[in-house]
Amino acid sequence: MRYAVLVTGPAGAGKSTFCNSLITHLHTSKRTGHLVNLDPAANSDAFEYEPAIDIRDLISLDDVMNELDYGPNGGLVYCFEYLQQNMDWLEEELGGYEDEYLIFDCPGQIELYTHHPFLPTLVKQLQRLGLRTCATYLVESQFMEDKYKFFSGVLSAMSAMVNLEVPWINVMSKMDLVTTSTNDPASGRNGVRAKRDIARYLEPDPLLLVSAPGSHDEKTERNSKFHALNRAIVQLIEDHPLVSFLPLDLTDPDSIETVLSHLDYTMQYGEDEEPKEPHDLDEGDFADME
Ligand SMILES: Nc1nc2c(ncn2[C@@H]2O[C@H](COP(=O)(O)OP(=O)(O)OP(=O)(O)O)[C@@H](O)[C@H]2O)c(=O)[nH]1
Ligand SMILES: [Mg+2]
Repeated sequence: MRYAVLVTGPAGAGKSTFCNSLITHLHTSKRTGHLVNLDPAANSDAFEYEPAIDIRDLISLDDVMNELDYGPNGGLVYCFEYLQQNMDWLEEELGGYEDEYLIFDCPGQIELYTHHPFLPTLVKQLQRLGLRTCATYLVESQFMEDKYKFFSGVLSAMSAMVNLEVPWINVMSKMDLVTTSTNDPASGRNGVRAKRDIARYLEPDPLLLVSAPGSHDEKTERNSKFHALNRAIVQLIEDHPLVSFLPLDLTDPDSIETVLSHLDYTMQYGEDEEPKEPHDLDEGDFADME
C-alpha cells in the first residue's frame, strides 16, 4: 500500500517547510517518506530533500512562460493541464514506491483548491493507482491576528475540502510565532490574547465575528451590509462546523508527531500489515475506499 499526503494551502502557509519536517520526522521514526514536488515554479533552495518525483522534470514553468508567453498563473494552469495529459509519466514515476508515504508539495495558488478541477482529478488518478490519499490544508497562525482574515482562511479551507473529496486535516501552521500575553492587552488588539483564545480559533467559534471589537463605527449602510454578511457567515459555520485545526509547531517534535498520527489514522496506515494472499489484494480493492 502506498500513501499520498497532499500538502495544500495558500501561498506562504509553510507547505514546503512542513513537507521537509514531516520527512525528517518519518526518518527519525525509522519510516520512509519521499517528497513529490507538484509546484512547477518551485525554487530548488526550498527543498531540504531532493524531490523523488518532480513536476519540473516533466515541464518547466520558465519554458511555458518564455515560449508560450504565459504569465506565472496562466503558466501554472498550463503546466497542470499538461501533467493531466501526461498522467502515464506520473504513474511511471510512482511505480517504484511501496509501503511508503509520498508527500506532495503543492503550489500556493488558492484558485487551485477552490475551483480548478485539477486536484480532484489528480486525487482520482492516485486512488485509481491504489494509493491511499489524504490532504492537509495549512493556514498560518498569523491569520489569527485578524478575525476577518482568519474566517476567510476558514472559508477557503471549507471550499477546498468540499472541492477535494478526500480525508482532510486542517493545520494551523507556524504556531511557534504565536505569543500569548495576558498582561499586555495591546499585543493582541484584534487577535489572540491568551491560550483560551487560541482554542476559539482552532475550533473556529463563529461568534468571534459578531463580537468584533472596534465596532463603534457602525451605523452606515455599508457597515450594516458587512454585519449582515458576517451574520450569514456565522450561520454557515454554525450549520456546517466542518473545519477545525490541528496546531503545528515545528520546533516541537510532539506537535509533528500528533499531525503524523492523525495522518496515519486517517489513512489507516499499517492496518493491513498481516500477510495476505496475493489474490486478496486485487488492484481495485482500495480504489473506492475513503
Ligand atoms: N516561524 C516559522 N516560520 C515558518 C514556518 N514554516 C514556514 N515558515 C516560513 O514561512 C515562509 C514560507 O514558507 P514555505 O514553506 O516556503 O511556504 P509555502 O507554503 O511552501 O509557500 P509557497 O510554496 O510559496 O506557497 C518561509 O520564510 C519559512 O521560513 C514555521 O513553522 N515557523
Ligand atoms: Mg512551497
